[in-house]
Amino acid sequence: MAGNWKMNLNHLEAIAHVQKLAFALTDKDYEAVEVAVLPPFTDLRSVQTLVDGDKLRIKYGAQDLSAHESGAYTGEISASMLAKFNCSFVTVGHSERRQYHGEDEPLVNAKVKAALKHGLTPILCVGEELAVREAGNHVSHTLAQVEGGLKDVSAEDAAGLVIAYEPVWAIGTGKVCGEEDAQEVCGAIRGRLTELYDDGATAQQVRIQYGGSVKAGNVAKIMAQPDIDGALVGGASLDAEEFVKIIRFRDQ
Ligand SMILES: O=C[C@H](O)COP(=O)(O)O
Repeated sequence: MAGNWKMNLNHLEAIAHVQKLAFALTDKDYEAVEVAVLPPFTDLRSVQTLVDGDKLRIKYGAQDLSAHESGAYTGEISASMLAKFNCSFVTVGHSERRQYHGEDEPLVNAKVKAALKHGLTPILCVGEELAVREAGNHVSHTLAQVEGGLKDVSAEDAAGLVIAYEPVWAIGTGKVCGEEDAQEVCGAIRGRLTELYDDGATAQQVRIQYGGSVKAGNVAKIMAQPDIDGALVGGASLDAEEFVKIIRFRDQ
């Protein structure tokens, strides 16, 4: 269960928020579910200090990274910088990056490879806009994004990946994708991974998340789907109590 804070919570608010999560979560929670937060870059040092100092079992990561190693790329943050902060994860190709920052498949692919090179687990985000779904092309559109993002990524590297299926029309809109519709696409992603790596084991190891208006009230049905292994949670992850309920989806 990963909480993508997007551009919310400054570094002081981040500390308070992670403390609330840490206070609520128990060993039983961590044993059942891997929990991660994805704060803005400016919060990472604070989160790292808190996690290290209190030996918390919460993992953390970034929301984006540069495809470049280092150098004259003003405003960019490299994979090695994130690795130095002990980040575990980094989202790549989030629809908001694709939409507002013109990220295309080659760039997303380069970012996936940069993350892998530095030991970060990419959370590769894919998913269709409303018009694509209405035209009935949501599966092929999403699978093309998966293939583009994973171009020339080895089976060994792919096995450790997380892929987040996030239909764009369900993000931040309150319109959750029906669980069967989400399963249709997540199942197709698993199927395409099997074809790409010609090896059922890789496809089974990849963790597939659903994202888009996930809340405590709908997470259990989503998690009951066979090809959905977790959730990438935006707005609801900003409310610590709600995020804890999502993490405890089995109780909902
Ligand atoms: O990365 C998270 C997704 O964009 C979902 O956001 P949301 O839960 O606010 O709809």
